[in-house]
Amino acid sequence: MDPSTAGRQIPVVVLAGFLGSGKTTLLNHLLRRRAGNRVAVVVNDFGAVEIDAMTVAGQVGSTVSLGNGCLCCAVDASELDGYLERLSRPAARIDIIVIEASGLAEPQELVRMILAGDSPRTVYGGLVEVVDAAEFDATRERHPETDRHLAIADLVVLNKTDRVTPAEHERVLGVIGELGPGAAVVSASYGRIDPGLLFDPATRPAEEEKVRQLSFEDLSADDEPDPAHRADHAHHPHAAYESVSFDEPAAMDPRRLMTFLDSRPEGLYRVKGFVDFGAADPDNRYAVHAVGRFLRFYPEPWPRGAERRTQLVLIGTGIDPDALAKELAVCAVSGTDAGTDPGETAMWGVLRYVRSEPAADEAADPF
Ligand SMILES: Nc1nc2c(ncn2[C@@H]2O[C@H](COP(=O)(O)OP(=O)(O)OP(=O)(O)O)[C@@H](O)[C@H]2O)c(=O)[nH]1
Repeated sequence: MDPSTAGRQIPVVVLAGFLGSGKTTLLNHLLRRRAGNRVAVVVNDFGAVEIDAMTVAGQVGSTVSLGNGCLCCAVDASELDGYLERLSRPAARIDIIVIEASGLAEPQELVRMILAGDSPRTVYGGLVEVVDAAEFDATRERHPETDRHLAIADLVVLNKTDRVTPAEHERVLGVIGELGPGAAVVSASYGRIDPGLLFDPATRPAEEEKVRQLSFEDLSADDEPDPAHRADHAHHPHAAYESVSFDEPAAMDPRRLMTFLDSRPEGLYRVKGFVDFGAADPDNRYAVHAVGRFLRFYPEPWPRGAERRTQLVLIGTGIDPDALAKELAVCAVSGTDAGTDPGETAMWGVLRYVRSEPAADEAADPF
């Protein structure tokens, strides 16, 4: 099951956070731990390696610098679309695109551009806001807009926790929880979050990875702090997130599932998988992709011979896995309502989240 390939859309993650909070450090960590995924990184920073986007898209873990200044100011929606379009061409075989927003960029502007973008091959992958735990109060004071950024983030990475006492760590976590009550929050030092929060392990055969060009990832492979520090941290539960796997042979009631999704709990960062709506739409299965408050369904005809069931994975922080599994179980069509006609309006709530334009099959697209 892989909902990022269901609908064949590449998640575009916006990585934001104030100057020096640790965005590049986190990015380098993700590139080292990318589990075989092909990660395209768009940075908008002075001093980054300028590589022609056409070349980049043929590489693995590459960087496109947008050059001078702030991405959201310098690039209008159509230009960003152009970059995403090139990076998401099938020939580039990229699994995830990360846009590292300049420390001064307004992240919601970037998110708006991605959501407004018309590429059928990409999908919004969430706003990750990196926060410096040690500079938290000072940053809020200097940049009051921090509060607004935290309020719209889908995932907050509280970084540099090695620089604060446990009590201070708790206090900052409390403030973040108040400012952005819907977001999942993970604590980290040196940006070491579990990449599983952002993307799934690649299913591509390891063979392909052997033949590739030197990438940004290779260049950045040595910037980890010293091994003693690393070993020390290997025992720390930096990536405290929880996941719930839900596997249900009975069809899901569309109205009940929408009620669950519309009121999904705080801290639930991702939902992915396939849904069987049974008699409400017997022809299609629905790939579902949710990140933060963003939700989308991708109906596609049931593959021949596929077993009809609902399989979902939910990922978040501060969630109650057992309670979520129970709430989902209640969404299944049970003995009493099985066999009753769901009615023609049953799918309306789901269809609100179906993209209208079909994703073109461009597998033969010459790059
Ligand atoms: N002590 C400590 N230092 C960190 C941590 N994460 C990053 N740093 C250091 O903080 C500095 C800034 O980190 P970057 O990753 O460059 O921060 P950035 O957000 O990309 O900065 P800009 O590109 O200026 O926006 C570097 O010297 C990092 O080594 C951490 O968790 N703990």
